[in-house]
Amino acid sequence: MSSLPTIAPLDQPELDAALRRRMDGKTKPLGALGRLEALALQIAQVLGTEHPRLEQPQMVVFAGDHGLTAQGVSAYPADVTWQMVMNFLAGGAAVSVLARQHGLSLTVVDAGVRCDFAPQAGLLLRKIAPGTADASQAPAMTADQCATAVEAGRDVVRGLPGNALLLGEMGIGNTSSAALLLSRLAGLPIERCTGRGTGLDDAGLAHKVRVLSAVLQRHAGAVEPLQALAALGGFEIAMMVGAVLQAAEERRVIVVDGFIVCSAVLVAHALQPAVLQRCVFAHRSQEGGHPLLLEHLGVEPLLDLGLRLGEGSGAALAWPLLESACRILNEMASFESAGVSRGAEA
Ligand SMILES: Cc1cc2ncn([C@H]3O[C@H](COP(=O)(O)O)[C@@H](O)[C@H]3O)c2cc1C
Ligand SMILES: O=C(O)c1cccnc1
Repeated sequence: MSSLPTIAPLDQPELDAALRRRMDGKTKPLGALGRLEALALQIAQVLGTEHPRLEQPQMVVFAGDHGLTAQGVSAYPADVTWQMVMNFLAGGAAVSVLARQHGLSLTVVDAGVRCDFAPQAGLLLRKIAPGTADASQAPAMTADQCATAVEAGRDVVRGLPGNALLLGEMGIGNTSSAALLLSRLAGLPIERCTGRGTGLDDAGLAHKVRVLSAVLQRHAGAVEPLQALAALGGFEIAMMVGAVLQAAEERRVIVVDGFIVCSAVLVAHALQPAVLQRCVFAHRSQEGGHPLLLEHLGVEPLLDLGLRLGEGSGAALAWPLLESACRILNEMASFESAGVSRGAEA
């Protein structure tokens, strides 16, 4: 098993200064393109060029089942996980539609779904086990399984073309894992981290909080990021941790979807803080803990559309903003080239 990569902070002051000059020289009042300007600069910094071009964007949806669903933490049955994998592959899910619209190549990864899928185009079979153990009874994954999943996530990214990775997930019960990871790694009370997921009512939410509190107590000693990841689980989350680390090492732009993908970034960030510079946060999900998680990381997402779906849907919706940001930097005229007079502020 190879060790985890070390992600060095991006340190390229000359490029940063050149980019700022280029952006400020465009035919607009200073700063008038708001956060699109920061987005353009971030993409250029990740790709290490004044002329960033996003190439062959890859949407990768990691899917896994959760043993904790036996405790009634989701409003939907666990079978929905494999059924939705089929739906992704058939092109009928929200992320399938949005990926098609935006020209994103879509790959689904079986990280640990309770179903033996036939090999087919668009599906990577990387199952570690048919779902995690019930985390209320045992660690969701053994340390070995967890390390294998992280490595498999790295390997998935190694095999992808392009310079942009959009992450999505599918796994009934995985808002529970995300809430548990947030509570443990950010030190926040589980009540504040827990949301309704697929749509629990008040009684269902109260039950979920009770189950998750007990899980945290059972795994009180799992405080290190990888220990917490193994105990609290999600094969799809563990693979996304590996995917984030690998994409960061390769200097791909990483587009982060909602609460669950963000929980993988939380773990990757705890291991290698500089991954954050490579991450674009697509949207603020309606799911209970997501605003807290974004706040913990100190990041501001691009969109706030009241989504609570996952799959990578928010990442796909944010994608055209990244494309626009690059076009602004590459195609917009400067005051000099267009013969437009500068104002006093410049
Ligand atoms: C039909 C359907 C499609 C979905 N697509 C994503 N999710 C989302 O819901 C799940 C998490 O919520 P919880 O923790 O409450 O189970 C994940 O699979 C997530 O991607 C879906 C859920 C359903 C029901
Ligand atoms: O924000 C998410 O990723 C999310 C929210 C609810 C359900 N599934 C996913």
